Amino acid sequence: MAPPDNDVLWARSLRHAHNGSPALLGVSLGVRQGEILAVVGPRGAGKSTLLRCLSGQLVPDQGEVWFNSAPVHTLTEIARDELRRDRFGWVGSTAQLLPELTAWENAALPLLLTGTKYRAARAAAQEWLDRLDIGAAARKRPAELLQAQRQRIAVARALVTTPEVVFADDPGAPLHRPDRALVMRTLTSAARSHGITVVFSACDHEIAPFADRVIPLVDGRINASMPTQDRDDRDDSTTTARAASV
Ligand SMILES: Nc1ncnc2c1ncn2[C@@H]1O[C@H](COP(=O)(O)OP(=O)(O)OP(=O)(O)O)[C@@H](O)[C@H]1O
Repeated sequence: MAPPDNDVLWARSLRHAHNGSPALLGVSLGVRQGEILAVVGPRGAGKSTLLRCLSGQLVPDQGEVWFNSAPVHTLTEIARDELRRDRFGWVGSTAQLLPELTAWENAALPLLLTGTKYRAARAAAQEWLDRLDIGAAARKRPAELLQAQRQRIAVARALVTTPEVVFADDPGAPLHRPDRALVMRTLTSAARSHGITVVFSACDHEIAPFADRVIPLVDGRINASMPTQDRDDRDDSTTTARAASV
């Protein structure tokens, strides 16, 4: 079955277990072009597994993942690697920067690795670092930076190719509350201004204001007792029908 035309990303009945331990128990969802979607749930709810399935890092045991008209779940490993390299960006819960490189070199890495000329890669990285208010740190190495600064460099690295979708797996997890808000604000506003779709996960609902829609995930299922919320109807808690556990 092909995905609906207006969804850039679409998943149906995803099931996955790690070494026999179930992590996803039938998750279906759609993500619209340019939407910022939050998947929120407690530790172990299956958020990372879901984002890894959606981004093609992991092939689900059952179910389908579509990116536009591409059936991600049936692509070869090489095709999935290309998809992730060329069309997606990824931010993890830790920055995972290369310690020997400067901030701008880390941010430029996806461009440098795919043959962009040094000067152009440097200019693009500096632009994103500036947009994320971290431009002044461009020549510093990770060890000289605070954790929240390092995480914003990881965000710049995810955005530097201007991907179609950025996946951010609990990007504020190791940070204090104000830094978490700063990272989320810079990520979502930069993505919004460039029409980049974002799917991010988090453990707490405090991040809801940064998302257009919030999907609650518990024990590998979308929690039907907690309505998914659209930004427009969050005040009256109207349930949307765009996500369901099946
Ligand atoms: N590589 C793995 N090997 C074995 N079990 C795993 C693996 N990855 C995840 N799990 C298990 O699968 C379940 C879902 O994990 P997952 O990391 O997807 O949840 P999560 O909501 O992202 O949790 P957290 O917020 O702690 O990262 C958990 O029970 C977890 O222990």
